[in-house]
Amino acid sequence: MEIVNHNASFNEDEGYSKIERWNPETTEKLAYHYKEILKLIGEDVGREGLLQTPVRVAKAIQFLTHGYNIDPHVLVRSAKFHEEYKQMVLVKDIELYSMCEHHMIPFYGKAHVAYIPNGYITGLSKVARVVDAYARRLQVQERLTVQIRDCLQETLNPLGVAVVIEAAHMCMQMRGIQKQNSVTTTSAFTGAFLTHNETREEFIHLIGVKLH
Ligand SMILES: Nc1nc2c(ncn2[C@@H]2O[C@H](COP(=O)(O)OP(=O)(O)OP(=O)(O)O)[C@@H](O)[C@H]2O)c(=O)[nH]1
Ligand SMILES: [Zn+2]
Repeated sequence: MEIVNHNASFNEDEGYSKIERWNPETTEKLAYHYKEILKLIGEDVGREGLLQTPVRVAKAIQFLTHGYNIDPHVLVRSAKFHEEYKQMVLVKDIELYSMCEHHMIPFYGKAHVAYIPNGYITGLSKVARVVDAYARRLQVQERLTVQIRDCLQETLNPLGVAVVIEAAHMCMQMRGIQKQNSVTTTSAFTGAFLTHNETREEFIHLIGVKLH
């Protein structure tokens, strides 16, 4: 079959391209293994509907984990601007899709990210791109939360960063304990969000999440 490669060499500066990203060699190797998996679960890999499935899944998994090819620090620094604004900047309800590293099953929800600039701001879309860059990897929600916080703290050196993630884990919904309505909330703070209760309360009030 013909494999069209939209973006064979991943470029960190363009790491946030919307194009579905996969490379031909990896696709071929993954497809081989997915075909074996289909056989192991008892499927007929020769039937019409499944003929292209190993290749499709191989491409899909590369998209779902393309965050490994993005350096979020580079992303933020690519749109870092000097600005004297010193109030909270909040980007809330950033939808996220990730996969738990234990079962490789999706978890999905929302991230709320705030920071208080200290001479520098970043492009608002970069905040959402940082969330995506870390979410599109095998993750646990706790590490995802802390990585987003640390990236913004390290690149912008703001007076504080706050991250809250609310997510539903399909490994708890579809299998295992099968709790369809459970939502997990995680949070991570630095600077003024840790030292000033009022600042943290303002953030929590603005995002409308119950943390306590
Ligand atoms: N802390 C944390 N745990 C997670 C996350 N995603 C999945 N898990 C949990 O990872 C744990 C793995 O536990 P194991 O006992 O090794 O796996 P398991 O036998 O499949 O567990 P069950 O899901 O309880 O059936 C489970 O309790 C999952 O609910 C996450 O983002 N953070
Ligand atoms: Zn899981």
